[in-house]
Amino acid sequence: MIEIKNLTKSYAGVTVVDIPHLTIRKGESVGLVGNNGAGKTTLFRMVLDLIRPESGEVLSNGKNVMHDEQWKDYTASYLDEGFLIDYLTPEEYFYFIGSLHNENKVSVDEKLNGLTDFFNGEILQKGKYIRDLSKGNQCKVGVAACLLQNPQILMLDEPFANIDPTTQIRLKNLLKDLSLKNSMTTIVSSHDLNHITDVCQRILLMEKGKIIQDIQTNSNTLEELESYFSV
Ligand SMILES: Nc1ncnc2c1ncn2[C@@H]1O[C@H](COP(=O)(O)OP(=O)(O)OP(=O)(O)O)[C@@H](O)[C@H]1O
Repeated sequence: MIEIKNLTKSYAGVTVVDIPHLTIRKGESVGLVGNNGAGKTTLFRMVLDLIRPESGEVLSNGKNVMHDEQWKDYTASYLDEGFLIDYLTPEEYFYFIGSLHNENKVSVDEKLNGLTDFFNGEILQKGKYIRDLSKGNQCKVGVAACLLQNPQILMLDEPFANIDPTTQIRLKNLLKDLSLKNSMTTIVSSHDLNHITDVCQRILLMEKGKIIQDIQTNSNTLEELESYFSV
């Protein structure tokens, strides 16, 4: 579904992403782990054509994301608050996102009903603008907006970072469900090794821009990652 070939990105002469080849198949749930500055967000940004690589390409369903727009119809992502529209309320934002995907208010409301637990009573009908929500609640809005789009590919950058433990568990269950029932391809980065190994079938370990391990998650993966990061 996603294929990366000879992808490199540098800043001030320093290579921050260098991936000779990577394939992510349809329905895979992939976790991206690595210390600060490993290149996870930069990789996300190149897959989403938000920044351009020095060399190489990202193919989504065989088409280069730089030259073809089709991937935007089936890819949803939330990397940071920059993806939101600050002066809207969450409801206004959800209806706007819905309208971009030909979903009317009734259909958006139905989908939002399914996210009641995830919102934990903090998002809807609060009369607050997105800019006034806490970082964690902004993250919930961003993730929910992704889910409204019924994407085939979902990309989330550190979604567990600012949300409370209850919501972390609910998000994990949501992601597992989507991967199982909808065969959604998910790519999620996280510093939380417990969560990422719980949710993802495959873990890519990044260090200094390179994928140094590509692991099919098994009962030893958490321990292996903990031992890698504990040195
Ligand atoms: N616009 C930029 N200008 C200069 N350097 C940048 C820029 N964007 C990223 N970098 C550098 O690229 C490297 C990779 O950064 P990136 O944000 O991709 O890492 P990350 O793995 O997502 O880190 P974190 O876990 O801290 O979020 C870092 O050294 C960072 O400083």
